[in-house]
Amino acid sequence: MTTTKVNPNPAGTLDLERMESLGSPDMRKQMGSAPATEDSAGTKSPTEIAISFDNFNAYYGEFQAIKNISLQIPAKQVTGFIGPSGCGKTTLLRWINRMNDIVPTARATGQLHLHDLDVLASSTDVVELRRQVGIVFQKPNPFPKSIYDNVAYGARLHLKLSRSELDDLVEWSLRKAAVWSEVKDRLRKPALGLSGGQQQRVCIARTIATGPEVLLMDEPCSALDPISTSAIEDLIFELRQQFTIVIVTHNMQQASRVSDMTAFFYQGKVVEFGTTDQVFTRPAMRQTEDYVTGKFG
Ligand SMILES: Nc1ncnc2c1ncn2[C@@H]1O[C@H](COP(=O)(O)OP(=O)(O)OP(=O)(O)O)[C@@H](O)[C@H]1O
Repeated sequence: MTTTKVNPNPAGTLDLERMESLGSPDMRKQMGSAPATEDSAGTKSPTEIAISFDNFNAYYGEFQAIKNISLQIPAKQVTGFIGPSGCGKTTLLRWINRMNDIVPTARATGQLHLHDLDVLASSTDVVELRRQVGIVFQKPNPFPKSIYDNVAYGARLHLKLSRSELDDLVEWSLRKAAVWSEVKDRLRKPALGLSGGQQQRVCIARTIATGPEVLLMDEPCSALDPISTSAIEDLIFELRQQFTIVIVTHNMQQASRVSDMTAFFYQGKVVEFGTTDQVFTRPAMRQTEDYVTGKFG
């Protein structure tokens, strides 16, 4: 595939070369320090923070689902949210791109930033926020359209692309989502005719086609068989070079396989947050140890 310049974004230019080195163009400012990363020479450098919660609370009506969480999520890494059912993982995830706006009783207090963008501010452009922060759900949810039209959907809405630019973007996205070779000869066929695992990768392609910086994944493999799950896990591993990924999972093996950082939640609080290696092999808190070793949950 040739990487063609495209001029997709009314707010500016966006091209596949830049998407290749992405995040997104606008909202990049360091918010603070996070766990240092080490290069091959062993030199430590501070990690850029992409998403920052400070004294963050979330409610459904009177019920408080998230209790005073402060959490800094590093850029270009995979952060796993783990914890027993109902502890608030999905609620926190869905505040990152304000998906909870569609729940009439949902409200949040405290601070939530994507780089220097105040996510909760009423002035925040939610459509643009959701372009920057894409979400992949538990069950694959392709539109009842062709594979091509699924992936082109967001670009057609937001971007002014020529036909060949759109073709390039669709191919680029499907390649990134590791499903191109399986669908390239049936792009005009319905996405709903694909297997569940292929549908989920097409949904990931649809999400990355609009050039997000962050990918939120809410149990993206829970409806998939082991082979499809393995394909998605491999994909997450690849995508982390380019995207900040936050994944909710109930599968401890999956969390330990795909996540660089892990946050363990319990009853609306973050009990422990650290590198996945530390959380799984040397947890600081007894509750974490009990959960990751399967004693409860
Ligand atoms: N739309 C809603 N209205 C009212 N309460 C809600 C709503 N969504 C979630 N809750 C409640 O908020 C709490 C946190 O739910 P949430 O879905 O965030 O937990 P979770 O850790 O993701 O759970 P699971 O692992 O089962 O998906 C739960 O007590 C849940 O019942």
